[in-house]
Amino acid sequence: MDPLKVVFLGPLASFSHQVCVAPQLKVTISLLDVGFANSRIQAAAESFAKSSSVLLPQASFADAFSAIQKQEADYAVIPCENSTNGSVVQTLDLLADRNNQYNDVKVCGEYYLTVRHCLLVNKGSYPNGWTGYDGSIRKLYTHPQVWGQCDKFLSQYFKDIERQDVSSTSKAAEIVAEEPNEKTAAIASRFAAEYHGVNVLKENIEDRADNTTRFLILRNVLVERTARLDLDISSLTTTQDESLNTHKTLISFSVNHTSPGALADALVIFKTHGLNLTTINTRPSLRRAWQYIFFVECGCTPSDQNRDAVSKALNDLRQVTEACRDLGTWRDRLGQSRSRASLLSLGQHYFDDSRMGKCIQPHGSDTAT
Ligand SMILES: O=C(O)C(=O)C[C@]1(C(=O)O)C=C[C@@H](O)C=C1
Repeated sequence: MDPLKVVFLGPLASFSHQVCVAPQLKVTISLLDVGFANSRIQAAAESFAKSSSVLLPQASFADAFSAIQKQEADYAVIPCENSTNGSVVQTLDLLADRNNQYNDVKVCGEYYLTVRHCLLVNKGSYPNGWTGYDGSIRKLYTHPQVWGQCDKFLSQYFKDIERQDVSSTSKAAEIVAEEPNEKTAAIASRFAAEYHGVNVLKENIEDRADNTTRFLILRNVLVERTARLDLDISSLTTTQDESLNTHKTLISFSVNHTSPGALADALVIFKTHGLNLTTINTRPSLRRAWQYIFFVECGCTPSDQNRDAVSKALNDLRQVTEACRDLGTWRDRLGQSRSRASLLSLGQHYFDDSRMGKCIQPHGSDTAT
């Protein structure tokens, strides 16, 4: 089999890259035979970081979506929500797919990563560390999602300092590394500091110790081989009895805003089919002001009834909505029975260079370990 190709927001050492090389994120090649649906033969279980996967950093989430749609990659790892700062709106906008560019892209898995942020500066610029910091940093770089995750620290120490959004935390560290004579700093991970050769001036600057980002794993539904691969994110939470593993389904829809009760009519359908709603999000429809696309995540217990319930709900939704779309079903990794301790161990990572995975940089130079 050709190596699996996995796309994510680069450059290397972004949080998205850390998810790709998480040892807990395993792909099981299941020799699933339609006639033997209950007797799965698990041929191999490997993390994306193993040499059988090729990691392809992308400049944007849109590039990752497009690589999946064009079948240039098997999986995309995309952040969708942070426990401190809420939804990643760029991801919701891509899932909204207002111009029908990503018709075949669906969610097939999720992963929760504990996110620890550091303030990064050029090597040698503050030899006495944070205790000797003289207040001279004039500009900060990071991904727009991060400001709200470090709000308390930033309000206390960097209140009136210029903030510049960049495409990822790793990009922020790269920029600082390229500006040795500027009084600038990046907010990114310790892993990004090591990779880009900059120093950690202050670590754990996130507001909350439980700061966690949920990532979605995407695939193209027309690609047969990804249908045969099972994303096994942690044996901690998976039972052999499929009906006990809860599943989530993501559905987007829009309703006629001038019709009273249109949203209520849509939502009651989930209740009718025993589908519990776990989140609701909205984004502007961009067709008319103050009209929205709704995103609903739902699931039912026991989960072997999920598929049937979802397909009935979708049929009914088509009757009462202007448009609706099934954006995929995957195994719930947060599950109600999950203890916080196991969630933390699921998302905690310690990186060294041997864990970078086999990566192909956009300009062609490979880093393989
Ligand atoms: O910038 C990165 O390193 C990313 O992978 C993106 C991203 C995000 O968009 O939420 C991922 C996790 C953290 O919440 C911060 C940034």
